[in-house]
Amino acid sequence: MAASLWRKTDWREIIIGTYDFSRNQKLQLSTVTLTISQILTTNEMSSSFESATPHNKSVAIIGAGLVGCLTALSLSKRSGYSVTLFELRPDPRLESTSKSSKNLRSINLAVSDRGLNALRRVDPGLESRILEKVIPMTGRMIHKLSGEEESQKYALDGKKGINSIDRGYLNELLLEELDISEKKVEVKFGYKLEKVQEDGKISFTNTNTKQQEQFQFDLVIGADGSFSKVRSELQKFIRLDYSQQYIDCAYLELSIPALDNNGFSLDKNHLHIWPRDDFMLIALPNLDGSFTSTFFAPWGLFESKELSNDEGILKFFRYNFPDAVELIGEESLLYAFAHHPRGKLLSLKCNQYNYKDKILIIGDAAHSMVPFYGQGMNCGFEDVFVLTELLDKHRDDLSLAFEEYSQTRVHDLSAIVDLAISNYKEMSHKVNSKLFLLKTKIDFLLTKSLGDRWLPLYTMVSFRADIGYAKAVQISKRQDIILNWIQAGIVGLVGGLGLWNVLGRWARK
Ligand SMILES: NC(=O)C1=CN([C@@H]2O[C@H](COP(=O)(O)OP(=O)(O)OC[C@H]3O[C@@H](n4cnc5c(N)ncnc54)[C@H](OP(=O)(O)O)[C@@H]3O)[C@@H](O)[C@H]2O)C=CC1
Ligand SMILES: Nc1ccccc1C(=O)C[C@H](N)C(=O)O
Repeated sequence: MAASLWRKTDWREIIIGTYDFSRNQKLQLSTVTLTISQILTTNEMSSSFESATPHNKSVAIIGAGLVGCLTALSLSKRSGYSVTLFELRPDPRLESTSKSSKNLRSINLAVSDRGLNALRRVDPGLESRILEKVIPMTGRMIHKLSGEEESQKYALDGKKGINSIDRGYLNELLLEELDISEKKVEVKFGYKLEKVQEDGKISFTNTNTKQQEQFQFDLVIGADGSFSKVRSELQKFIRLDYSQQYIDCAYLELSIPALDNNGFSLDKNHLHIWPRDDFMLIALPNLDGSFTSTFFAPWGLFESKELSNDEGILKFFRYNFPDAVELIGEESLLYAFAHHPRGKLLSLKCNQYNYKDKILIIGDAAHSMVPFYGQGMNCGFEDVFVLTELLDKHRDDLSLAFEEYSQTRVHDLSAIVDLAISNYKEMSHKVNSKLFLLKTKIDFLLTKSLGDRWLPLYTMVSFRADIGYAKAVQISKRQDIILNWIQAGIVGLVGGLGLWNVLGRWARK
């Protein structure tokens, strides 16, 4: 145990206590409230205390997307790190940043427990500020071809939900947080990473001046998305295996406008799905009353003759999604087909994420997943959570923390990347099936009677941040064996009773 002194977030208070290294815990003995003159002296003390800590690191984070911003917030709140965030694009909050350099391929995000848990870990206030800007969705609303609607709840209580938010909007909120955070993070927009060297020297093209610029950092964190430059540089230093797969599905962003006075034209507390087996349409609510809608279909359908002209597109949509076409509007549907890009969907796994204590990849740079489980961002935020826990555990020994991160995180990341692919079949096809609904009902019934000893896979993934993705898959595989037996039993019983009935009627004839 070592005697130490540390400062609380409230800058007038100083806490005197000890640090129990074996339990990695601060033990508080007393709190002293300071006068102004004392503050001046302790400020000096505090800075010399910080600089005396062994970890005084300069960190470059590449990519100011969702994960890069949260990593920057998290590290800047630890003592001993000075953080600079580099981003290729211009500042999305500026008027001059045109819509075209923002994103026309944005599928709404669904923030769930893992994401919220990570936000809370960085700052409980941050979690509540973001929760004010989301719309909870408590289930899927299935829109059948007949026009019928069916609500399928995500949780047993019918209340627990995932939270819809626009990606660009959330990104801007996080950038704002960086601006107002106590220990300011320098954010450099318009910097395209070109090269990372083993010793932390990094080179950029400044996209405004077109000049090359070089910087030196102790640590480089790549949060630069699916096509990460940091990842390709990392491959020069370690034997990083990675595999990637483009799935045969493209997407197109559409929109359902708000009614007058920001009213919603569909139930706002559902994730709406028009499942049509090989293709589907979805819609997620926004605060202003609109819905961001996305059409997913195989590339072959997008490129088919059927969808090659306005007449074909209208015919296809009027047949498959008659109610949705009315809400989207035919004109804006045709505009989207003519002007919005088709998004590719990439699934990517790596087998390790760091080079010593020098380079780390995180978020989509380390694991890109297709969007169907709504876990891409949640998982990226969870990366930040896991990293923070390991930095605490190893008292900011970066080598130890990164090594453990690489060794342990890989299992969970591989599990969620696979789960995300399998959820496409569930959303586009299975939700229509009576057998699937029966299985979901049995799943919920078992939870009701067994409590925490039986948890549906969706619950574990979306609502239980304390259960790792790999563990959730492992548990659900075992539960599935039992579920399949019960389901087969029920189907057999219903079939048997039906047959009994038929035979009875035949005998009475
Ligand atoms: N809803 C959607 O459509 C999308 C959602 N997401 C969500 O966001 C989550 C988190 O993503 P995250 O890991 O933050 O990745 P992101 O792709 O969101 O962010 C990475 C950022 O790094 C920038 N970048 C790329 N290359 C360079 C470079 N050489 N130099 C400097 N900057 C660079 C990217 O710019 P640029 O974008 O120009 O490459 C982007 O702004 C995902 O898991 C997913 O859930 C991510 C992408 C799309
Ligand atoms: N945000 C998304 C974006 C695109 C596709 C799906 C989602 C989901 O969130 C799906 C949700 N988890 C579901 O299983 O119903």
